[in-house]
Amino acid sequence: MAAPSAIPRRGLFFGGRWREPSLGRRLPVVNPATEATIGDIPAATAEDVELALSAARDAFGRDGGRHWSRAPGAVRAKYLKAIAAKIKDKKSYLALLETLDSGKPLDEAAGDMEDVAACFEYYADLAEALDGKQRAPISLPMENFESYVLKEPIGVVGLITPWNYPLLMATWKVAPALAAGCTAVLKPSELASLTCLELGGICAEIGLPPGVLNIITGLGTEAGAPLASHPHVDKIAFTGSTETGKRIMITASQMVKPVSLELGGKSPLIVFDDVDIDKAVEWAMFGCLANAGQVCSATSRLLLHEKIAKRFLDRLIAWAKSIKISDPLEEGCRLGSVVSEGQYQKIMKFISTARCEGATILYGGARPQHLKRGFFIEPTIITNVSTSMQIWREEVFGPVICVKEFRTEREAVELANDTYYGLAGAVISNDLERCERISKAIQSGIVWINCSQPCFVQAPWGGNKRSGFGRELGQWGLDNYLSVKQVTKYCSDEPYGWYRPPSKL
Ligand SMILES: NC(=O)c1ccc[n+]([C@@H]2O[C@H](COP(=O)([O-])OP(=O)(O)OC[C@H]3O[C@@H](n4cnc5c(N)ncnc54)[C@H](O)[C@@H]3O)[C@@H](O)[C@H]2O)c1
Ligand SMILES: C[N+](C)(C)CC=O
Repeated sequence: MAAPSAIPRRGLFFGGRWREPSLGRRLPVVNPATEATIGDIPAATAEDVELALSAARDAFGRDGGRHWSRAPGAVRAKYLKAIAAKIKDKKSYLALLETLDSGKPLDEAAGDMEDVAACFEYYADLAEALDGKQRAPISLPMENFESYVLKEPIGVVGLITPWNYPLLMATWKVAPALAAGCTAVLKPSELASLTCLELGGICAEIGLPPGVLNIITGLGTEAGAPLASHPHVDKIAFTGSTETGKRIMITASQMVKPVSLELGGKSPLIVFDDVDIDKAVEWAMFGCLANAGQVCSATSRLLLHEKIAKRFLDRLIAWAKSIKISDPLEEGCRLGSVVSEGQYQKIMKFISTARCEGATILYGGARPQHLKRGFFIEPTIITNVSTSMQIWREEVFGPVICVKEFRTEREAVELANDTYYGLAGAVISNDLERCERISKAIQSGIVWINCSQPCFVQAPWGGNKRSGFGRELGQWGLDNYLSVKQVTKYCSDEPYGWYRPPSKL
């Protein structure tokens, strides 16, 4: 599909319609691979948040909730399936927009759109299954009482999402929230909102009841903050940086509002000396170069057994040299641009600080010479790293791998856990018992054995430590948006008998 000369001009989406932002302001959309401005998106402010939330509240309670929040899960499932079908129909177009907006290779964007459709389908099934799980009986030790559990939608939810997988990260929240019967206001990242706005168009096309999903684009401080602090939001689900996550948690605590936080990471990949080196190198590359390393779970700390370190790094460089770095729309591109000039500068600063602190830039570290425009960065491999260096401690969110060697399994685990983050970790070894031991020892929410990064909608996703808390995907993702209510009934004909009845005289 050829790139469109201009992207669609969209408004904010709430109450089932497109609306101009209250202050009439818009933000430019820059294609990071060409640096050209290709359009703009609306910049919502507190006034728009108010209107979007009011639409969401109306939709939640409309007709006593009969059309959405209290409708059978099977009704909501029909809408989710219809959204999935539209995403599939529009897959090529949506992938193209995602690439123009974010700089990710078109093949990756197409894969993301497949995952988006699969996620809506998956939660459609869970919405249907929810009906059968209502009124689950609780076994009690007293026979004159009966108890059961209702699972009810939490209410109106605020969903705030990042730019690295724009539509996919939004879907991980929108699909389960709607499946549960919540209504939602989605605030995608100002750096990549195009496909999320298209989701608004899809909701209108399939006839989703107005106000069930509302989408406001704009800056974090102007649109995200008023959403997070609004008393009419019953829960905030946030994916983004640890710094913003902390702010959201502080705001939410003022109203004892539940939050789930999917934050940053600095994940380790441990490679032992018993492996097929080329196979392991490919996982190391995928682990930190897919999406130009702008992946929360990127295995950006590579721990190599000393016996294979030299051979491994030689092969890693050979593989890195062979990656096609190009305009992300070109066929076969495997490394596109990073998302913005700001992100480009930030990554370059990490690399120069690593150099100043005494690390060695073994490979890469600069703009690829054949690309004069666009925010492209070579795959970068950094060695001679100490555990006090910034490059070891902080999330870079770019195509930058830092490497350390280890001698023993114990040392590998200590290095792996030497981080405030706890999102993911990976181990590659032919000794599966060792892999199992290491899976238990790594302090993170996700561990990969003999691979890095595969992600399935059926399996829980989320971190520990400063990578956040709560789990998305699978049944856990649905539970994020359900409130559990106990209903207990006294079912004896006899009086309870705790107090002595007063005299009837
Ligand atoms: N754990 C995960 O599953 C996961 C997945 C993807 C990305 N991430 C993390 O996301 C980060 C990159 O994304 P980013 O740069 O968009 O993060 P970010 O924190 O800058 O922004 C995330 C979202 O929060 C909004 N925001 C910013 N300030 C806000 C405020 N004060 N109040 C409310 N909302 C505000 C932004 O507009 C955006 O929509 C990385 O740290 C990455 O690891 C985590
Ligand atoms: C969850 N994942 C890996 C798709 C994107 C994280 O940034």
